[in-house]
Amino acid sequence: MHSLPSLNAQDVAADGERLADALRDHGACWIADWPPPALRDALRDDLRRLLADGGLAPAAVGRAEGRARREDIRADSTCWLDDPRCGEPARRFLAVLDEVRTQLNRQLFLGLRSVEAHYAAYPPGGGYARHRDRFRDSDARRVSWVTYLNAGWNDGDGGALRIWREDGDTVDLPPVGGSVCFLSELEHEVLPAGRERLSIACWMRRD
Ligand SMILES: O=C(O)CCC(=O)C(=O)O
Ligand SMILES: [Fe+2]
Repeated sequence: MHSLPSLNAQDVAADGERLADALRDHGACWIADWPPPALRDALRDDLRRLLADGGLAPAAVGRAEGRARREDIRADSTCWLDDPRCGEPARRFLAVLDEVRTQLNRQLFLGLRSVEAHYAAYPPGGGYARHRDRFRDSDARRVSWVTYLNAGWNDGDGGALRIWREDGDTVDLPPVGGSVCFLSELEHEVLPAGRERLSIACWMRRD
C-alpha cells in the first residue's frame, strides 16, 4: 500500500506547479484542507438543503440506451453544480476549480477546456464499484477531482476511495478533510460506508 503526495491549499492557490508535478509523477495526489473550511461548510449546507428538498436524483450507469440504475454498481444520488437549484457556494466552487483547470493547462498542456461537477450523496452501505471515469466511447475526461464534504469521519466509518495506481498498488483515502485529484484513466472504487457520505465529484474535460 502506498500513500499519495500530499499538497495543501497554498499549493493550489499558487501556480499549480506542485499539482502538475504530482499528477505527472504519481497520477494522483491529496490536497489537504481544500477548499478552505468556510467554502466547504457552505457547500455541505447547500448539499443538505438540496437533499432535504429532493433535489438529488439516483445516478445511473452506462450510456445512451444502455443507461440504467444499478444500485449494486453505484448507489449515489447526484445533482450537477450548474443546476439552477444549486446555491451560490456551488457557483463559487466551479469558478475556483476552473482556475485550477487553467493552471493545469499552463503546466501540463493537457488541453482541458471545461469542468463539470456534481454533488453526490451515498446512503449508508452504498458504494461505487471499481471503474474508470473515462467512458469507453469518449476520452474527454482527463482529470478527476473529488472534494469531500463530510465532517467528523471516524476510522470505522469505511467509505474510503480506493485508487489503483499504474504500478498496481492501491491507496485508500478516507472521505474527509480535503480533496483528491487523479488522472481519469486510473481505476478506482468507493468502498461502502457505515453512514451517509457526502462529496463533490468533478471532471476536467478536453471538450
Ligand atoms: O466519491 C469518491 O470518492 C469517488 C466518486 C467516483 O468515483 C465517481 O463519481 O466517479
Ligand atoms: Fe469515479
